[in-house]
Amino acid sequence: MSRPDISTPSAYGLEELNREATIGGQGTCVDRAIPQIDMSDYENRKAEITDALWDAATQVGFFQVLNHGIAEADVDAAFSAAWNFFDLPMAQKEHYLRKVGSNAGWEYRAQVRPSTGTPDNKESYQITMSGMDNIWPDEAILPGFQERMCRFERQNWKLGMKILSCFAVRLGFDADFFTHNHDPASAHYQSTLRLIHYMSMENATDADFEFWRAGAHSDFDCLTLLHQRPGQGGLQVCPGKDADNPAWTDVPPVRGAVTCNIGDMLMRWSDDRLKSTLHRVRMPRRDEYLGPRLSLPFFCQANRDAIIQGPEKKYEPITAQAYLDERIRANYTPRA
Ligand SMILES: O=C(O)CCC(=O)C(=O)O
Ligand SMILES: [Fe+2]
Repeated sequence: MSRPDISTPSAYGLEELNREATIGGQGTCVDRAIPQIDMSDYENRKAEITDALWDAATQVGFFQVLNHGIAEADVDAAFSAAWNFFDLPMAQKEHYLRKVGSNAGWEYRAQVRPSTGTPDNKESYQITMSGMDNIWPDEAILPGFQERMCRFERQNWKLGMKILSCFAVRLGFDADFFTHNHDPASAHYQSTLRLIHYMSMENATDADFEFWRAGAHSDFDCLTLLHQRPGQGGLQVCPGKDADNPAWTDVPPVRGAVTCNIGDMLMRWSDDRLKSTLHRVRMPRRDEYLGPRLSLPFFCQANRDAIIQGPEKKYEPITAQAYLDERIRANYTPRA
């Protein structure tokens, strides 16, 4: 893999991308506590949950939720269906290729992060309900896959909307403000469930270990819900408030926990009160588990026609479509 010149970070139109272009190095590592928030009895405990979420999101920008309502059996089933997909022959997966400019379909080592200028060592399949024509594997190829993924997508959406409702109230919006702006019944719906397979490093060369499974970035969305497998670590985060001088913290997968982070869309929408989190997936060390790593993030991305502007109007209004298009372009067009 060659490294394109990434010495011109100011080339991007969005401030978020210019920041991202400067954080591709190894940096330093530091232990930090990861806030854990109990979501049980949500309706009755909403005020208490809101306080905990607000503290975590304004001070750190990432946290784990427990008792979140998605059954472990459904998480396990989604991981095993994801593996069945990645196990298909390459020629079969090519039928489901991501179309240019779209956030749906399969890509293989195609995502080049502005921070690193090199492709992430992964393949992924993105499920964005409004863009799935002709890119679902059919029943004969992967029985039950579509149904399983639609169910998991909706479970994640529900959890995402519960968390976003807490933020909405604190920001001074109606409780269902973000639910309306992520309405799955709309043709403009663009939230995305992503299945990711980071390749096994068992037979890799020393040079391969110099790259990233996922280069440092912040997410494009409002909120990300990330499912990980115990034993398949590598995620590292840097709290939003420390982004100018990144020091990275390992987030080991915890069974039953969903790791959440604030994305740049919500940072804008909150006039920067809620902090988006830089994160990355490092290569395993030689003495760690070297096999394949799967993860399942769900990205709460506001509907294309949503207008993103905070109560204090700190940023010019921008539609969620224009915002996402710019981020997708920056991630899939390698710079010369
Ligand atoms: O795989 C992971 O643990 C993180 C993935 C991620 O950050 C992303 O796809 O945006
Ligand atoms: Fe991410």
